[in-house]
Amino acid sequence: MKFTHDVIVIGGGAAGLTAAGGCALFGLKVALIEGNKMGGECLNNGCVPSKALITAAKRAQEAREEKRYGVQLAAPTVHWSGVHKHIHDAIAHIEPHDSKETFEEMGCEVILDRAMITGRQSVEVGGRTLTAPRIVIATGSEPFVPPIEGLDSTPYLTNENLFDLNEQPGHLVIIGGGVIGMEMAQSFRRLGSEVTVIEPGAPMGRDDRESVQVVIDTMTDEGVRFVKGKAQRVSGTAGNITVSTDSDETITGTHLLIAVGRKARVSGYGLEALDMELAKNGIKVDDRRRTSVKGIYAIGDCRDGPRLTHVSGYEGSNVALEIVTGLPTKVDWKALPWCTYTEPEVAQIGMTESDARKQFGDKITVVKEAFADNERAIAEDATKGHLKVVLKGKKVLGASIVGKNAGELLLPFTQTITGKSSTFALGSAIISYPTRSEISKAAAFAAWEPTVFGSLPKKYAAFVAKMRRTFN
Ligand SMILES: Cc1cc2nc3c(=O)[nH]c(=O)nc-3n(C[C@H](O)[C@H](O)[C@H](O)COP(=O)(O)OP(=O)(O)OC[C@H]3O[C@@H](n4cnc5c(N)ncnc54)[C@H](O)[C@@H]3O)c2cc1C
Ligand SMILES: NC(=O)c1ccc[n+]([C@@H]2O[C@H](COP(=O)([O-])OP(=O)(O)OC[C@H]3O[C@@H](n4cnc5c(N)ncnc54)[C@H](O)[C@@H]3O)[C@@H](O)[C@H]2O)c1
Repeated sequence: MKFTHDVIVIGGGAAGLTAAGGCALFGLKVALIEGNKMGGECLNNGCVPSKALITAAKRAQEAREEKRYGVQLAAPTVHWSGVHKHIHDAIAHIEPHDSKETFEEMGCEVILDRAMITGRQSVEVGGRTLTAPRIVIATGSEPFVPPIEGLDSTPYLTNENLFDLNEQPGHLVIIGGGVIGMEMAQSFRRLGSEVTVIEPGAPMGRDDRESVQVVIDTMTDEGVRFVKGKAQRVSGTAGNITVSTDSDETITGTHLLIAVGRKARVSGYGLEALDMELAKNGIKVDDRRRTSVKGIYAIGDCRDGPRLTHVSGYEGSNVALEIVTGLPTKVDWKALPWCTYTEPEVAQIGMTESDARKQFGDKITVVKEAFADNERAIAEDATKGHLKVVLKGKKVLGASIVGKNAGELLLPFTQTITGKSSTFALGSAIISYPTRSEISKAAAFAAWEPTVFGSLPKKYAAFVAKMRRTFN
């Protein structure tokens, strides 16, 4: 069969861009198809706008704090139009990284239209039929909107329209205390909105409980209200919305944000006719990201599994490498990092303490170091939080960090979990003083302390000392 391309990639988000760019840079003939905006969720409705909003909120919070270090700032005045502009300036600034032109320069044929998969090796787009021996599906996900009574007749926001708001909510009610709920709750509160978060379980349920508690306490102190319960019924009109929970609470606010998770995009573009197997929330794939249909891969948010930009990028480059070389590449999640950009941040890599206990019981140990003992943190008066390292013997299974810039401190643990470094190497590394990253050295050293200062080294030191006294 004569193919029009070597690879067809559907979706121009983090996953599709990485896969398409990777294949094109190796000289393959690549068609990259995007039906909406290049850059996908992360650039347009996700990471970039949310982190830009968080930055504006941090500035307001800092100014709101009373005199610190003998320096008094003027109380903040928030202009929503300026916050909105900062969010959209950040998107515009990053847009060229993901643009049609950039990917054409890399060698992709970029087609801005909706794709329809019409066969194992064929895709219809813009009136053309493209064919290739490999197809990569990277169609992403969309906000899951739960079947809450009254929601279809009540105005609500999701991450798809939140960043386009022309006015600042007076009282933002958020259904869902997951990652989006928590990041947005703190930000809007800091910008001056009243905020209520409705969550039936533990906020940020995938993270270490002890670490998340530090954030919940901070947000509660800042005035975010947490309501335990499941949203059951909503009603109202723009500016006056009421939510009732199964815990008999009724909350009335001006705006409603739905943040209860994601739904993989798996319908309306031909998967049904291909009889492609689906999992609970997304396309079913194996470790190599192969779907049940020969020659077709699925990567990023559209398949069942973790949904993060760096995960999409990782899968995109793995699949590109597999297509380019013809050799298998498998995903490996044992050193998967993630971070929630609240203040303080909560960063996790590998196993949490509770995951590790479930798997290894009392064979694990946990070393905990507090930022209260870190001299940079003390000098900066930013001592909130801690680092927990979960170990089996001297091997790191995971690390949880809560504190200022926690996400920046994960890298050494990537190296130790993957075996490229060790707790011994980390514990004996030279680290600039004073830095917050000294905390990872302190934890690694603490793991070795009982061995280093144990009875055998002491006996050896005594022997050396005795020899010196005898023969000097
Ligand atoms: C508010 C929010 C904040 C987030 N913050 C972070 C963060 O800080 N860090 C982090 O790691 N992750 C974050 N995420 C998650 C991250 O945004 C996603 O995991 C990531 O963007 C997924 O990338 P993707 O390429 O798999 O999918 P997407 O980015 O969704 O891309 C899929 C693309 O496919 C296109 N498409 C779909 N169907 C078709 C079709 N038939 N034809 C043509 N094109 C099609 C879509 O238009 C879309 O552009 C956040 C998410 C949200 C919602
Ligand atoms: N910093 C980051 O990396 C970052 C930031 C934002 C989003 N994301 C990604 O975006 C995705 C979606 O985030 P999310 O916050 O929407 O989902 P989530 O899965 O993190 O949290 C959803 C929460 O909603 C709650 N919930 C479900 N039904 C409810 C109901 N009826 N009433 C009240 N609460 C209810 C759940 O208990 C859960 O805690 C995640 O996959 C995440 O990986 C990542």
